[in-house]
Amino acid sequence: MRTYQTTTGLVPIRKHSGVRCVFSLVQVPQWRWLYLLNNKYRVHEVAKDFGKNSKEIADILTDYATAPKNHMQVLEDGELSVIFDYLTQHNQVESVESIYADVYHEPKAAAKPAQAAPQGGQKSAQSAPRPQNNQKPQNTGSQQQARPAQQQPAQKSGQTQQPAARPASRVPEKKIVDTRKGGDVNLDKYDERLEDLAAGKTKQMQAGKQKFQGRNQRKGGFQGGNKRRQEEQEKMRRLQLEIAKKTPLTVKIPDEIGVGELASRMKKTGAEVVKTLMKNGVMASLSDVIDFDTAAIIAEEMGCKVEKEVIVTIEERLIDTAEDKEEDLLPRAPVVVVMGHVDHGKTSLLDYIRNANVASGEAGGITQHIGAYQVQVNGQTITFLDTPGHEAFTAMRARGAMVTDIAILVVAADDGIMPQTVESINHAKAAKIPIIVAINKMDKPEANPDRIKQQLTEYELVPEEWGGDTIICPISAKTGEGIDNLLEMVNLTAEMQELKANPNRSAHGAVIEARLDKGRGPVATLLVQNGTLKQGDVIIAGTAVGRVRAMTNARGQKLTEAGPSVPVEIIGMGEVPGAGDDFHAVADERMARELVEQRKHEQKMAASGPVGHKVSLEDLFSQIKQGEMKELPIIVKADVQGSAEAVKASLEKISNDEVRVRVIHCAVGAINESDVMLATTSGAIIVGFNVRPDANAKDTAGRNGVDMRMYRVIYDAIDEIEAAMKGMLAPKFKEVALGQAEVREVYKITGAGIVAGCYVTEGKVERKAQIRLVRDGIVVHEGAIASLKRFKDDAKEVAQGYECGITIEKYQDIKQGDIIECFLMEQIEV
Ligand SMILES: Nc1nc2c(ncn2[C@@H]2O[C@H](COP(=O)(O)OP(=O)(O)OP(=O)(O)O)[C@@H](O)[C@H]2O)c(=O)[nH]1
Repeated sequence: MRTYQTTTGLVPIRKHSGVRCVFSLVQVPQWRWLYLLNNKYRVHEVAKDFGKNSKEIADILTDYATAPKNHMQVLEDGELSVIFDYLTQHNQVESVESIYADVYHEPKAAAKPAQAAPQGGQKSAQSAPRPQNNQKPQNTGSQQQARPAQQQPAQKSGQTQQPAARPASRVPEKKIVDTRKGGDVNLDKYDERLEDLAAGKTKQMQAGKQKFQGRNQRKGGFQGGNKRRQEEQEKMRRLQLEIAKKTPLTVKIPDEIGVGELASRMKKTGAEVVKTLMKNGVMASLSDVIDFDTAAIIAEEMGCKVEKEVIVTIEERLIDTAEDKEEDLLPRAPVVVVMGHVDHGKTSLLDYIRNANVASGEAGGITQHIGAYQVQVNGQTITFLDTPGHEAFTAMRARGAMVTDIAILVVAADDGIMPQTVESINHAKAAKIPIIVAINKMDKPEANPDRIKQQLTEYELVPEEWGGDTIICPISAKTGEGIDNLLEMVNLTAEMQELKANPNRSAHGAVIEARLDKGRGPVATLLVQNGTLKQGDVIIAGTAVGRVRAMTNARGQKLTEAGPSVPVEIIGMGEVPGAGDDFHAVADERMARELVEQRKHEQKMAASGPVGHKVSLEDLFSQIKQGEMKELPIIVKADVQGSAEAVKASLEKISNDEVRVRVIHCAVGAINESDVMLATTSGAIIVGFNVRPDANAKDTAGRNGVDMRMYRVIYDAIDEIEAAMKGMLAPKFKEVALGQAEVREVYKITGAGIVAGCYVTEGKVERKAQIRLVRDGIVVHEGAIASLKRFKDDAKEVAQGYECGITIEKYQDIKQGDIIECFLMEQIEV
């Protein structure tokens, strides 16, 4: 970089059209400076600025460049440089310092008039410095002589040193700007430009500074603050500890809690809790589970405040079980089931009602079986379950679904009360639903309704005309006679029941039927019991979840909504739900899937775990004591009607003040699955007198934990149940089944008597075991084996899949097809 020494010393170098021009800004007025910037510096202006006349400048140019045409000619950069160089060379100064002193003194003196006459003082401002400027090139020596006297005070005060350093720093730039002597240019604008140039860097610097300061401050602040904060925290901690010591700890206790868990919740050691438990007479170890009441006593004794922990399950969060307000309830159609003995006309009745009540023009009257349908009778709707029989009804009940409001008991007028009629009566009674009796086949000449009415009284169904409250309707499912009256009676009974539901809530109901359709996937018939099911609803049914993609009724009509008591067939479930499963429309599909997973897990656990029992003679007494049992339901099955009645009467007599024995079903024959189902839904015990359960009944009873007791002597049955009710039951022996064999041939051998040629169908037969001879589900003999042979050799035991010869001690009446059950009586440790 080149520097020029001017009359005013070294001045900043400005790049000007590629030529580095150096001149004194002090001597060149501001507006000239701008001229320069704008490239319009004329000869006469230069002359004026340097105190020369135009001729002198023109001469310089003529000598060193090209002769100017006139004084108005605009000078080029090169020409200006020549002029400046020339003038600089011919106006040399001896001491730069003296010039600095002059320069930095002058503005102060000059600034005052400039400030005093900010606007109109342009001329005076310009004229003020001019004499000085004019003097400089002309008489440098005299100026130099005169100056020291002026500059001395400034030098003494040391100010002279300052300007010398200034050119190297950025500060003079600002200073230069400040020394302008006014002018008619827009100075503010110019200031702005200069400041913009500097602003970026200045800002950076300032920001850096601030950051640095900030950091320092923070650092300092942190150090001081940290210590203080730590102290405060420590104080707070101590304070909290003291408060915690004084205020009792609140422990949340659920219905049941492990001793160890309780200890940790109370922030005590396990030993302390066990000790307190012992003091209160409870011997429990850390791994034992105690109930809420015990835990609460212990917790309070150990100085804790107890709160009951309410665990909200997914089910509770997902499923709205809120009770409906009375004002939200609207009447709903009754749901009717048709029951009765085989061939008494249940299906014929259902078909007749369905076909007779199809409104004209409705899809050609073609109905499809979806498990339930609705009919209109005198403007009232009735919903019929399309699967007749008490089996399906009880199976649904066993799964927890109680969907029916009324039972129609069909009894054929030409046949009378039959075993399944009795079962139906008892199943309906157990479900506590009103029974309407339909005496069918009245068109038949041999129809005898009075005989049936008579028989019904034996089952506590006394006809209205005889002073009872049972509605009896003679009908013919063939001719349709009396069916209108029957339906009217259904409506009447429904009216009495005041059946109501709230259609304005999410749907809840039961799965009536479900199957897998090849084309449509899982198809389910749902009966809405409360709320309204809408197309698109997310539903959860048992372990199945899905969205209702489409809904149709029994007439194949598409529906978008189904209110209370409306049966609909839906598609859209992820898997096939079980008949009898509850279904709920829910808002959160993700949570519904979570619940399904949980239910599946629970099912698995239940399947692998021990079978939970409903009611058994063993725990009968404890249940009575806990007040859980006010009534002991019993199902009696016997070999003959006489025995059944006798057992029933004897058992009902043993009721005491605390518990009443009620025989809910009493019939003849082997114990079947239907009996076990009824026992399951009613929490009943099955008493078999000289009868045995069939294979299905055994399985179902095992699965559902139904207690079945078999007796051969009535008094044994009475004694045992009486003892159980008094808590005196102490069974010393328990029957352990070994296996059973089927009698395939019977041989009469001289000397040995009757030999049963058997095939072992289950388990094994042991020589020392006891046996029970069962014929058509009835026990015909109980005793011991006299001999057991494999071919001609005696055998200790014969396993399943082998043949053997069995003789029974002191018993000869063995018949082909009999079953020999083999068992041992094991003593129970009391
Ligand atoms: N004469 C006459 N016959 C009838 C009447 N009702 C039903 N039947 C006949 O009785 C037989 C049995 O009728 P269903 O309707 O199948 O009886 P169900 O009770 O449904 O029989 P299951 O389905 O086997 O339990 C059929 O042959 C019917 O035609 C009736 O009112 N009069």
